[in-house]
Amino acid sequence: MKIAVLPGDGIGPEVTREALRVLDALSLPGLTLFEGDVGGVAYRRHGHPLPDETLAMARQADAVLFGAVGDPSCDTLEAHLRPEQAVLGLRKDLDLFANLRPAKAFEGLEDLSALRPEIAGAIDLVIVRELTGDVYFGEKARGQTEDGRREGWDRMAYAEDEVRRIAHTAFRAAGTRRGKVTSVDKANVLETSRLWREVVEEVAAEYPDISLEHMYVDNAAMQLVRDPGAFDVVLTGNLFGDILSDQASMCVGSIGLLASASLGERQTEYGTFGLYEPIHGSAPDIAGKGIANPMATILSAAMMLRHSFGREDDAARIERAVAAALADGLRGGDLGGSDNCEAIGTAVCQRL
Ligand SMILES: NC(=O)c1ccc[n+]([C@@H]2O[C@H](COP(=O)([O-])OP(=O)(O)OC[C@H]3O[C@@H](n4cnc5c(N)ncnc54)[C@H](O)[C@@H]3O)[C@@H](O)[C@H]2O)c1
Ligand SMILES: CC(C)[C@H](C(=O)O)[C@@H](O)C(=O)O
Ligand SMILES: [Mg+2]
Repeated sequence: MKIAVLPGDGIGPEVTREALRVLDALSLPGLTLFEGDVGGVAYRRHGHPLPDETLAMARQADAVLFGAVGDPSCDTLEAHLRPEQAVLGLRKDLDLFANLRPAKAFEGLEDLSALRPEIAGAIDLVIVRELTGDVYFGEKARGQTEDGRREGWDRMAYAEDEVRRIAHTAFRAAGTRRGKVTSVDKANVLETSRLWREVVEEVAAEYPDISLEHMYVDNAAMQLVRDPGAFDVVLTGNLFGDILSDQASMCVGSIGLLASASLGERQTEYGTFGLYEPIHGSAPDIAGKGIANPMATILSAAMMLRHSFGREDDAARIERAVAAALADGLRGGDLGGSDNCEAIGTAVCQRL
């Protein structure tokens, strides 16, 4: 079982280190780790945010554990050299079109949600976000209007097969959960969304036991804070899924808690190849202080064991240990506490 570990920038290396300590504490047989550079750190060392050797390492691995990329000192670089290109490039190159972002209430944490406790306590949803299309990967450019004003554009598009495969992911996920898919789009304005809706309807016909509702993204943003417990599987495109998942994290309690799995169709001898990362970024404002919450990355490692290595029991062990640490009052700065990154990692290891 080969894992490519790509810690990246800012708090990426800090949170990844704790996830690796947790994996180490499980003493899994046959685990081999390779470490590679991505992001701003890779740009400085190799002149590119996603060096060829890192990409080759990811391709040869059975799973990728990713920290975060992003560095304010790189914000003025040409677009293709920005650290963020590393994660976008990996997702595209490895065809990881299905991004699962579960958001579930933790017992004892309801008071720390941005929502009222009785509303927050009911959260149990998963955002199924399309990850390799949409406005993220459409043609983009800068230019000038005829009368000399600067202009920038990004083409938003989905082809039917891209919508179909992510819709299947969502309906299959709903089949293992509460049987409800909410497809989120902006079909009242966008042609891309009108095609999205059409194709989702076609796929839905193959899943008669799953209920489907469509919701405009602005309404979904509102419903997500009004009554998040009403959502089961949220199926949406790349851009809307990015935004709604950060929002969902604060409904649970903090962005430092939400994990993600990015999956494609490739099977290895152990499971589905995937990339696992917290939904948060490199958090430059707290980087280097050792105070980041590593739970999102630890929970991403649990998702890796589940999806890429078929080790459901070990995945559940990690998830229970994180929940137990929170129930016992462990709190990073993101949750108003003062437990540091390493202390949280240790607390999780002790509860495995
Ligand atoms: N997948 C990724 O690698 C990824 C994801 C999001 C943002 N980014 C990049 O990260 C950089 C910073 O972006 P941003 O500030 O908009 O988002 P961010 O998620 O990095 O941080 C947002 C806020 O949340 C806090 N935060 C985030 N994770 C935390 C954690 N684990 N523990 C405690 N607090 C945490 C940060 O301190 C900050 O105040 C940018 O360069 C952005 O492009 C990368
Ligand atoms: C860093 C950025 C490209 C990325 C995204 O927008 O997908 C991030 O925000 C995320 O949520 O993983
Ligand atoms: Mg994001």
